[in-house]
Amino acid sequence: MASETRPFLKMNGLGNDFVVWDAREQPLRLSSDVIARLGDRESGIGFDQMITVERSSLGVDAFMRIHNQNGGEVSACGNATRCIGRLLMEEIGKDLVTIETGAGLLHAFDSPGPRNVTVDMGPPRIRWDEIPLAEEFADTRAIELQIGPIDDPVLHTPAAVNMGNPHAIFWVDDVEGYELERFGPLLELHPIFPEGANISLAHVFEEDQIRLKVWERGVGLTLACGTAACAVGVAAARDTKTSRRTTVHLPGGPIGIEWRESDDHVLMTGLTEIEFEGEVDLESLEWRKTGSGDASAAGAVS
Ligand SMILES: N[C@H](CCC[C@H](N)C(=O)O)C(=O)O
Repeated sequence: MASETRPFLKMNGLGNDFVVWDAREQPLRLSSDVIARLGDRESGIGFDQMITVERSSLGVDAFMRIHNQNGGEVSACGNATRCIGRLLMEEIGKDLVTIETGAGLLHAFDSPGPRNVTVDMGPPRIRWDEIPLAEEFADTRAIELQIGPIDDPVLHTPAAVNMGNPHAIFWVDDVEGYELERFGPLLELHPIFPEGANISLAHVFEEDQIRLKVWERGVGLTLACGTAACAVGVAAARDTKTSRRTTVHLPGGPIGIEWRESDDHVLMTGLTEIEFEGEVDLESLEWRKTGSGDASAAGAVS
């Protein structure tokens, strides 16, 4: 059978990187095993998430399907929503587009500065059964966790927020002071989180300035996590650690968060980048670059 070669875009939002397929004309369905092989940074293209842009059944600009590097499908990815929002705004020539996701309809709009995009991520969900948690907690600003081999008390009472996906946030005074790569996987799959959780270490280091490091569900450590930045901005404001407007500093760069008082929506602003264009043989999974991205385009201008 003739093998199928398929074009893709490699993008990132502050280093959180994606392979993006346009499946609006030609549907694409890959097994979780093939997705995981493509996501492998040694033997595949390598990515944190795989994003498939599909026609929206609701008639909005597009549907965005999200798979983590481990092949599991999830409902929300903030950094990817900014990247797809940028692609759609550039393609359609609008400065606001609507993207259907598993977590609902999200609006992406242009922000001052090149490649800077704002997404309205909708309202946070903060009730125990919306996170979800396996048992009832009256106050999700600090839930009690028994986590066996980890003896540091600060790692026992995280805040919990859902931004279309589950987040647990531990307040620390040094995000580099803990081996997140060691206890991230333990907590990601802790029984208190029946759907797993993205695990954050957060440090409010100045007024309305938060440093953040994330172990992502289904991936591991990433350079940035947009929904975690939203979740941390909400959790910090809920706990009166900050106002409703914060800058969240991730290893890959800053994300501006506003948890808007008027409608409870969370606005997230940050950069997007097209790294390169490529194509992959979906039989052999061999791939190659076929075109450049923003950096070389920028070079072309100067
Ligand atoms: N790992 C996340 C999905 C991607 C989130 C992240 N990349 C973002 O920008 O929000 C989860 O399993 O819920």
